[in-house]
Amino acid sequence: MSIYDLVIKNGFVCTASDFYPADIGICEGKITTIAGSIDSELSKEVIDAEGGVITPGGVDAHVHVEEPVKLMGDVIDTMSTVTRSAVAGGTTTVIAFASQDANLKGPKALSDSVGKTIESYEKETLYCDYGLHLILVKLEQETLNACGALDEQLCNLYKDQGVSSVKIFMTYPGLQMSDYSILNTMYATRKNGITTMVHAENGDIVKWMTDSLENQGLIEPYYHGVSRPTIVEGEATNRAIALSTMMNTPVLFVHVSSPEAVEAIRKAQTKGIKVFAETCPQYVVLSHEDTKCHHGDTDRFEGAKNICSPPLREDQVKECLWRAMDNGTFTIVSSDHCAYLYSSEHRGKHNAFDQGKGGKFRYIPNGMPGVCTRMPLGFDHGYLNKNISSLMKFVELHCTNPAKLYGCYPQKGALLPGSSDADILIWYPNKDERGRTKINNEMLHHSCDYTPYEGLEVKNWPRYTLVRGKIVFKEGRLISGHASGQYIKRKAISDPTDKWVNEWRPAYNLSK
Ligand SMILES: NC(=O)NCCC(=O)O
Ligand SMILES: [Zn+2]
Repeated sequence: MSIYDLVIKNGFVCTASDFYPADIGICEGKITTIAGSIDSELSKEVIDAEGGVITPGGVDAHVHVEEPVKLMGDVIDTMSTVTRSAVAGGTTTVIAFASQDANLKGPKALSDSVGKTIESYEKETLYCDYGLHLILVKLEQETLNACGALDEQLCNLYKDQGVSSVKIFMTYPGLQMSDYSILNTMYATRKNGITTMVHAENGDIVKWMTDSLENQGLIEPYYHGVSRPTIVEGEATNRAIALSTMMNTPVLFVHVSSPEAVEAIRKAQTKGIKVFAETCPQYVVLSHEDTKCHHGDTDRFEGAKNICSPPLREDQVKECLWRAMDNGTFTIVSSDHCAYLYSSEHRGKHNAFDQGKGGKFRYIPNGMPGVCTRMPLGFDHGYLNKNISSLMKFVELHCTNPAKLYGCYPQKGALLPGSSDADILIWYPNKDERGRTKINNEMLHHSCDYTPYEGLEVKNWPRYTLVRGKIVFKEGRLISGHASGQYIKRKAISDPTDKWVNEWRPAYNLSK
């Protein structure tokens, strides 16, 4: 008699806290047993892990797909292609973004914005589960009353759609929030226990630097990075920490790449302030040199492929970021997958040439693909190259912490019998030549026409990816018939707070 649908045998189970040899039993999409040995006879199907490591599936908490409100151009991936690419690289949950539809008004405006997005994704073939953050584009009014409206909108958003995080921007024309609006947002998020994700760059400095560089004729992709020195991120991070400290509400800094920002975050965390931080593989694997044109004079725009904000940094910065990953300053590693076509003359990165824009760096859509490469790069450049001190730390940063931070643990990001979905990766055995992989764009299964990591070799790659007990990727091949991704509602990680005077007594706050 079978009591399991699937048993994985002969592997080494690695979670955020443990590493040990064990078999895993799966039934109806859940992990039901982890034991020293499970009898194969008890299962309909058996996978032999051959001594390979078994980890939870990756949770990528920062992914952009085509959105009704465009950030800077047409992001090329749909939820279908982004989840397809995710599982091909070992990620089994993505948290993407739904944009606020600024035309909708009233208490259900945000909930309805997200509801419409989910409805459209339900029609697509999804390879793994997904959640949504909300991008807050514009508060209805820049007045104190605006936070009253936002409070109710967020309350409905969480109740109806299980969205427990919103993202705001301190830069980008049209999205940059004033400090007043940030306070309004944080006042509303704290009341609902919602986490505020902050893109921290000082948009005014960026504008001043961009205007000045343009005046000198310095318009090529490389100067995008010059327009955003690390202090740009440091200043905004310090300011947002001050605002969130005052509001006593959790804040998460997305795609952190600057030593000044790392220092501010570390200092705040040491004081016990609820500050979390994310970095991304591109900031530790690539560098600002990759934004120069690759092929000499034949294509002076090619560096545009690697334009993102914050920008890629100098080599010395990478050391600081690896250390912050390993010492706990960074809570999570996400991809910030945001893919624009390169070779199309009129779309994607070449939008920068539309309507006489002349290819100036200020018009290059920001972002690069990375959802498929995040896990293998973390395993190889992080763990195997000893930049991350243990495999457990790799799991914590790439799987468990993102699930905890965004309220979907232990369903996701863990291997807990009775609680966790059977979202599982089986890696090739250590030093097995079959795992050695030279990255090329075709194997990534996204819609983008390039990868920043073309030709880069990694020493391991997920051999099997399972989503809720079904194999969706095996030894380099997708198994599309098993694609059945679903929307997941998430929980808030902090309690709603609505205290007044005591929270804001400066002497009390400063002495902390
Ligand atoms: N990071 C980036 O350059 N593009 C994606 C949008 C964002 O997260 O800011
Ligand atoms: Zn951002």
